[in-house]
Amino acid sequence: MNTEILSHLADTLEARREAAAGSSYVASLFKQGEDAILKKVAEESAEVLLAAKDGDRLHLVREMADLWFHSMVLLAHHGLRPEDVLMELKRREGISGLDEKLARKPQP
Ligand SMILES: N=c1c2ncn([C@@H]3O[C@H](COP(=O)(O)OP(=O)(O)OP(=O)(O)O)[C@@H](O)[C@H]3O)c2ncn1[C@@H]1O[C@H](COP(=O)(O)O)[C@@H](O)[C@H]1O
Repeated sequence: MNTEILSHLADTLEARREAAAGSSYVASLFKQGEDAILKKVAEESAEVLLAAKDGDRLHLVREMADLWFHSMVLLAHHGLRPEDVLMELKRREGISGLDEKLARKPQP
C-alpha cells in the first residue's frame, strides 16, 4: 500500500465539490461550509484522544482514519491536496525537531 490511496481520495473529494448536497456526505459538508468542516475536524481530534487513552489499537486506527479523512476535506476546501502536506514533510526530512526549534529562537 502507498500514498496512491490519498491521491485517489483527493480526486474523489475534488469531484464532490460540484456534486449536489443531497447526493453525498462530502458534498453536503462542502455545502455547509468551512465552519461545519472545522467542527468535524475538532470532533474527530477529540475522538482520537479518547481512543488513544482507551488502549484499543483498532479503535485508534479507525478514529485516526476519520480524522485524516476530515482533514483532507478541509484541505480540499482550501484547494489543497495531500501531496502538499507530503511535500512539507519531505522538506522537513532529516531536520531534527530540536535543531529546528533552536534555529527559531533569537540567539542571546
Ligand atoms: N473515507 C470516508 C469517510 N470516513 C468517514 N466518513 C463519514 O464521516 C461521517 C462522520 O463520522 P461520525 O463518526 O462523526 O458519524 P456521525 O456522528 O454519524 O456524523 P455526523 O452526523 O455528526 O456528521 C460518517 O457519515 C462517515 O461515514 C467518510 N465518508 C466518506 N469517505 C470517503 O469519501 C468518499 C466520498 O464519500 P461520499 O461523499 O459520501 O460519497 C467515499 O467513497 C470514501 O472513500
